[in-house]
Amino acid sequence: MDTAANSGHSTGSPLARGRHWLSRLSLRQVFVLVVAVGLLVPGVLFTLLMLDWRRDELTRQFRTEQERVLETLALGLRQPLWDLSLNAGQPLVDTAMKDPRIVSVRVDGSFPGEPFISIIVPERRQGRAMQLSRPVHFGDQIIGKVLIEFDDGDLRRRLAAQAREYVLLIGVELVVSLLLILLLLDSRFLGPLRRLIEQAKTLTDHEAVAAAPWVRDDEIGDLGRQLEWARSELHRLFGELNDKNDALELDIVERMQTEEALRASEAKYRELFLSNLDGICVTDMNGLVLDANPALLALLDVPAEALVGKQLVSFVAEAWRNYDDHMIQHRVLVDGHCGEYEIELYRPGDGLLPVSAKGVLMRDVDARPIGVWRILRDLTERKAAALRMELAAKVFDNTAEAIMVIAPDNHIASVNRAFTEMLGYATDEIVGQPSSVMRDATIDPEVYENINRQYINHGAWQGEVPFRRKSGETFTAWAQINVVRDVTGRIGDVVALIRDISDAKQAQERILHLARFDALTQLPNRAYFRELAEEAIAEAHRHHEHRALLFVDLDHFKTINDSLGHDVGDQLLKEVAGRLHDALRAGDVVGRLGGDEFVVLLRNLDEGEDASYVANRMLARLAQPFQLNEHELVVTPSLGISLYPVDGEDYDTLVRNADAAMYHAKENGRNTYRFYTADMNARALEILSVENQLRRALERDEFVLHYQPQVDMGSGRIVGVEALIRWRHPERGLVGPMQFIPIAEERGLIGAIGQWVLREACRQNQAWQAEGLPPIEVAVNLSAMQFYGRDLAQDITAILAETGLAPRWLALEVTESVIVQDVESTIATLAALKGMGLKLAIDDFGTGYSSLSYLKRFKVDKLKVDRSFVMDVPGDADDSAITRAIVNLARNLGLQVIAEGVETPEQWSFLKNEGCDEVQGYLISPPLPAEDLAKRLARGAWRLGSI
Ligand SMILES: Nc1nc2c(ncn2[C@@H]2O[C@H](COP(=O)(O)O[C@H]3[C@@H](O)[C@H](n4cnc5c(=O)[nH]c(N)nc54)O[C@@H]3COP(=O)(O)O)[C@@H](O)[C@H]2O)c(=O)[nH]1
Repeated sequence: MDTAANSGHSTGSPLARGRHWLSRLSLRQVFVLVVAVGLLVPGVLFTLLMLDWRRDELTRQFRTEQERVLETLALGLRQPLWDLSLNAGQPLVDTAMKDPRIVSVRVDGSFPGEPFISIIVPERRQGRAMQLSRPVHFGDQIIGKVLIEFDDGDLRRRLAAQAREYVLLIGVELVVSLLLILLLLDSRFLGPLRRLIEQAKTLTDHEAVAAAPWVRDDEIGDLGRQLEWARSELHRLFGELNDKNDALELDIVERMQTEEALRASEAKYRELFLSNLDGICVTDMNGLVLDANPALLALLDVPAEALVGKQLVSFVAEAWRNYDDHMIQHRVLVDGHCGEYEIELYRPGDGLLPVSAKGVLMRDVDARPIGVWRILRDLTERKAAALRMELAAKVFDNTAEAIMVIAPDNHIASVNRAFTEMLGYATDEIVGQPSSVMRDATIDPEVYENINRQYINHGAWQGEVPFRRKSGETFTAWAQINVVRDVTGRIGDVVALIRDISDAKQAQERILHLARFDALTQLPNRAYFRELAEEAIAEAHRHHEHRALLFVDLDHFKTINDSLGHDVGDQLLKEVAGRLHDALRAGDVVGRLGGDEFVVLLRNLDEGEDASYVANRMLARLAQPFQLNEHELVVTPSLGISLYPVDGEDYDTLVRNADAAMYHAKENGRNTYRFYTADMNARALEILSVENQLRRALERDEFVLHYQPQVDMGSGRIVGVEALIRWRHPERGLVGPMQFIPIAEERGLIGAIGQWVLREACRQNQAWQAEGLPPIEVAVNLSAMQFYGRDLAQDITAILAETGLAPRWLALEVTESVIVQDVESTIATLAALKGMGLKLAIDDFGTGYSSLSYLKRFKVDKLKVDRSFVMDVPGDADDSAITRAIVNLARNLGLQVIAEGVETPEQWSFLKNEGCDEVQGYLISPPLPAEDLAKRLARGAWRLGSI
């Protein structure tokens, strides 16, 4: 708009533009402009008039001076011109030329031709030139003429200087006048005007203070006073207005707050109505439903239109309608409300719904009844909960587990029947008692306090608790304790489920015992012994002590087990376990690894060698015969000893090394002990390797029998041979029986090998006979395992039948140590074998177990004097005496006697003299392969003459 207006003005007439320009000037600018114009116009006019006057005056003065110069020359030149004296005229003219306004002077005579004098200075022409001339009279005669050319440049300059002076004068006057006028204007008019403006501005300013009073009596002073009056009036009015405004604002705010509170309250109640979990409806005084909340619609499972506008009574079950009506009519309408009462609502399509009902009378502002609030709460869940509570109470009372509720003050709040039965208290005896009443007084109270801390800190705890019954009897219970907290997390009751686990504990202990102890011997089993041993090793490690681990294996136990049955074997193991245990000091432990293997851990050894005392004690204890039912058994052990820490620092190493040492003991004749040495493991590995190879040797037919002749000392005839096994090892060549028979015995392989030997010996003997060689006995060595193992008689019968050898050509050699293992059983076996017609010999006779008392009962044919006695006869008196005694014994018992290991003629002679029947030894022949032996046989009688 302004822009348009401005542009309109700028494009209007100059007058309009001027007016507009003027309208935009301030009052001061207008005053300045008016005063300036008012002073300038007369000043300019005055200056122009003055200049005009001065020009006329100066021009006039210039003409006068021209006339005078011209006159002066015309007069001065009369004579010279008359005289034509240039010298006289020239100075006059030169003098005139000194006036700078004269450009030229020309003096003409009355004679023709050249001027009498002519002087011209052209450069003096700067303005307008004026030429004046005058005739020169000499008397009345004109004798010449003077012509002067004047320049008005000087006149003009003087006029211009005069004009500048006027302009300057007027300018100064104008400025001074303006300043004076402005000063006056400002002090008398503009200043007060500004004050009036400032005063006017304060009219609407409520905070403004009263202006200084106007002292002048002119119009401005009046205006100022009027303005001050108006200001104070306005101020007063504004004050009143503000007060009213404030009051109004307060009123509006209060009203808005009230309205807001009303709206919030209404929304709240509406929200309460809508979100209430209870069903709520509003009915008029006739029971017509005016409004219903979603909970009620959900309760009845109907849409709003099915309920609103309908009689609420139509949803009340028939049976409850009168009652409901009674409550509304006689309670709600009379008292204004009623307490909760139960009715049943009809739920379309879904039967009846138990609800609690409540009614509140609604009134209008004049307290006139206008309707009834109905509040209906679903009781389905509450009834179910009540049912559950009832059930829980029954469970609580009838459950087999004892339950105790402890109140926060640590007193027993309630117990169930099982509890009273378990603890022996009647309910009223125990309820109210402190929970500590059931503590076992022998238990450190800290145990119970710790349990209390556990369940309080963690909310629950379960575990074993020692309790005391009313009778004083203590028992172990399994308690599951749970802390019940209220919603704030505060500890409420503590519920404890208590189960008497005394029986289970005993069972557990039994199970633990079974898990730890060998059922047969009641010694720690392999696993538990390891535990104990590892503890003992750790303890030794801590205290820098020694320990010894003994590996005990019974010699030939398998034989006993197989021959006499497992019952006897079991009894023997029990007895052995007892004896081993008795041989130990307190703190030492013996365990059973399995079978006939026992391990012993010795503590508190001053030095490793101390273990040998225990080993010897064990050997001595076990050396005593065992009387098991009708059997008297002799069992020897082989013991291996490893020492902590020198032979191993952990249990497995110690056991492995003791085992290796035990094998070494077996290899060294059994019934002894060996300390572990580093090379034993290599030996153990070798044994393992031999065992594996032995298993394959039978399949690969790697065994062979050599036969050593047995010569009758009287005739020199070979009357028999001893079959001695060799192993044609694919790598080691021919391996002697001592290299593998003990291992075969130990590892249970001797049965199969022995069978093979028996069969092969019988077959070969039968073959020799079939070749027509003189018939001889073949003697076969029997191991204990063969002797006590399977039915030996039956096996031999089968072999004899198979090979066709007559029983009388087969002799069996059994060592003393074998037959004394179980005397009764041996007697029976020997009798059976004897009955078959076989020959029987006791090998190695005299080496230790000579049970002379039983010898008569043994049905043997021959005693074989051990090589250890023979080798030193006749030189050694003792051996000679023993040999002699054995020969005599045999003779007295009616038995034959054969001496083995005869290597020298002296031995031969001694034995011959003593009456020995037969001999066997390198003197006659080493064991020979079957074909070599056949050749010997073929050669007939032994040539004794050379001996
Ligand atoms: N259960 C089985 N045991 C067997 C069987 N074959 C052999 N053996 C037993 O092995 C032991 C060693 O036998 P071997 O190395 O064959 O030694 C026998 C003879 O070679 C040796 N002998 C014989 N005469 C002499 C002699 O003059 N000097 C001397 N230094 N040694 C000699 O004696 C061994 C025979 O002894 P024995 O049996 O006591 O008569 C040996 O104990 C065999 O019993 C087998 O098949 N089953």
